[in-house]
Amino acid sequence: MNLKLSHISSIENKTLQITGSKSETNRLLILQALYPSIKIENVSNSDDSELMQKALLSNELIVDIHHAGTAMRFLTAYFAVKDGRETVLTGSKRMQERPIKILVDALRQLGCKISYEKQEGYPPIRIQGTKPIANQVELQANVSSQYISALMLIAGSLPNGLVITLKGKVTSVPYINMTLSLLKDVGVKGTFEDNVITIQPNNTNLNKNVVVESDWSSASYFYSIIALSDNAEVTIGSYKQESYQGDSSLADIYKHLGVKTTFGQNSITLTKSNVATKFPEELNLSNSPDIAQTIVVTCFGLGIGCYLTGLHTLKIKETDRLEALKAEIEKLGGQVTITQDSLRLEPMTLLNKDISIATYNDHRMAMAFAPLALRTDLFIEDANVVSKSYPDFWSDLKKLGFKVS
Ligand SMILES: O=C(O)C1=C[C@@H](OP(=O)(O)O)[C@@H](O)[C@H](O)C1
Ligand SMILES: C=C(OP(=O)(O)O)C(=O)O
Repeated sequence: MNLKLSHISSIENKTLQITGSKSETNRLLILQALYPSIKIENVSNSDDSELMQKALLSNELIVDIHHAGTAMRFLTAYFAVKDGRETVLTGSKRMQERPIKILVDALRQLGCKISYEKQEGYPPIRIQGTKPIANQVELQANVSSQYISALMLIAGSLPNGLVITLKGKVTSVPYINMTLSLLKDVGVKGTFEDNVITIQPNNTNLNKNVVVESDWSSASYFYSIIALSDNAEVTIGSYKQESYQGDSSLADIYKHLGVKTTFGQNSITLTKSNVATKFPEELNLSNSPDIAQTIVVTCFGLGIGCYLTGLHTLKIKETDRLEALKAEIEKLGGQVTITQDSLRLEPMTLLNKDISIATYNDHRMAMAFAPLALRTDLFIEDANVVSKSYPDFWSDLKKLGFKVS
């Protein structure tokens, strides 16, 4: 489905409800499978969370998690310790290019039995569920935090818990802290100090009710819309100031792009403010990689330059997001330079009209470019990709007065 996008009316006093965080949901679904009395509210309606639920209920040999990175990584650890179950875990063509060796090697250190079906180091993998024999593991922490969260999530259910030693510079740290916080919320104790994570065993039936906060990465597109509007206000639920999600740094980052965030009881109100302060000369996003695309496109729409660093994980996400950003912004008339872990956007005020944005099977390419419709009419190719994290995205844009056809 290709969409034509334009904007027709002003955005004043609008309200939206965004679905639960897919990161929090996918962690809690694993924990609920291990401790069945856990109850979850405000579950994400993303494809990635639906695929996770389906996979956890499946008795089939082959489990296909399509594009869902967290499902791939978390289920690898989950099935590896499910004694007696054999699983072939696979995913989309792109998932088969996203590395999993660091996690497989770590699980092998614990005595887990995993082999590769096609290419060494990549899905699909064949897992013979077993009882792990060790309770200590070491792994490289600079490629994806999801490998670490995967180990943490199963750790409490192991007879002796788990000590995880992280090597190298740790990336996407807030996601590790999110896992630790959710473990604590359901009753599994743990610490993360000096690159060592210790998770205590807990084999009692944990009976907790956890409410998922709405998804901050999804909220990023509304930050961009407000920044690119002349005068606008939108209230979005359900959010809190003390978030587990690193992407809540949006509230600070977008102050520099003219967006004021007001925290309500259970919501955020985003208002256009005309007191934008100077955008930082360098912004390191290694703690919140998923909002990089949104920020680059907002800066481009505002005609300001930016230099984003800490982007090394973007190359192994749904697509190579650095190459994809460069290609699409250059079609619109911008100028972008990328390295392995950074992106520089030159300031530029003119936007080419009626450009068709390719989305590369990446939900965030579609959603990050959509706000530019406030500046110029544009087309979004394969617009259904948004369902990976935010199936209601296009209907929510319509509520804000966008014309989506
Ligand atoms: O643990 C998680 O829920 C996630 C961790 C991040 O991945 P990396 O740790 O691979 O950067 C993030 O990009 C992804 O969307 C979700
Ligand atoms: C990178 C993402 O997801 P995952 O790694 O879970 O596929 C994302 O949602 O931006």
